[in-house]
Amino acid sequence: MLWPRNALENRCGLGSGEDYRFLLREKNLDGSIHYGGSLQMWLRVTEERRRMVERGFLPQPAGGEHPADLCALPELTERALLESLHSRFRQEKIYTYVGSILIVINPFQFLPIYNPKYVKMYDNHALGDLEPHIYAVADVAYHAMLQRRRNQCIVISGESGSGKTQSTNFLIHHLTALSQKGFASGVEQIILGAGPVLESILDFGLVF
Ligand SMILES: Nc1ncnc2c1ncn2[C@@H]1O[C@H](COP(=O)(O)OP(=O)(O)OP(=O)(O)O)[C@@H](O)[C@H]1O
Repeated sequence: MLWPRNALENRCGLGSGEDYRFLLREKNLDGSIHYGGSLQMWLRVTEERRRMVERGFLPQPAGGEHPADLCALPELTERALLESLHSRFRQEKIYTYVGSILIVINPFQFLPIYNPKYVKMYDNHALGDLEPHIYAVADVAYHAMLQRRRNQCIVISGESGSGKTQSTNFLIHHLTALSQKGFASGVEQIILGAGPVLESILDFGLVF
């Protein structure tokens, strides 16, 4: 049995999850086709998934693209999640949503995505309208606070060196930019200045 030439040539261009398969079929006397047990199951699942995508219950799998929200992955396995995060990271997309949760992968390098253009771009948009960004999270919290007149809380968690302090600074930067709308009042510097003091108090508290 040989792979068709064009299948071999196009193979490396395929996205993750896509591949060519051989289907071994057996024709019954009445002309119907018989598939083997596990193959039959695979075909049923594939067909079911295709119908779900057609009806809009499952997202359209984009060829080789990794969704901005991991909930949109057609297959939720650890491997698929990590592959998605890895591919996005390779495209310098350090932010990815899982619903309303934002995953950040520390790039350990400067990325030009925190300038005033981005502050303006993320102003007053629902989460998921634009590429995932820490500004989007700050923006949603800020507008929810204004609309619902309730305090909002953003939890930042990660291991040491993962970028919690940096993310907090970006959040504060966006929140102060939104609240001042261009009027520099020094509030951002005051809050940022309090950060190291709060962190050392926390460290002190943890030691004792
Ligand atoms: N979004 C980012 N862009 C570029 N560099 C980043 C980003 N986030 C973190 N870094 C880099 O990673 C370093 C460590 O990040 P940070 O100090 O925020 O980690 P941390 O989680 O607060 O660590 P710790 O818990 O030990 O205080 C930063 O000094 C910075 O160089």
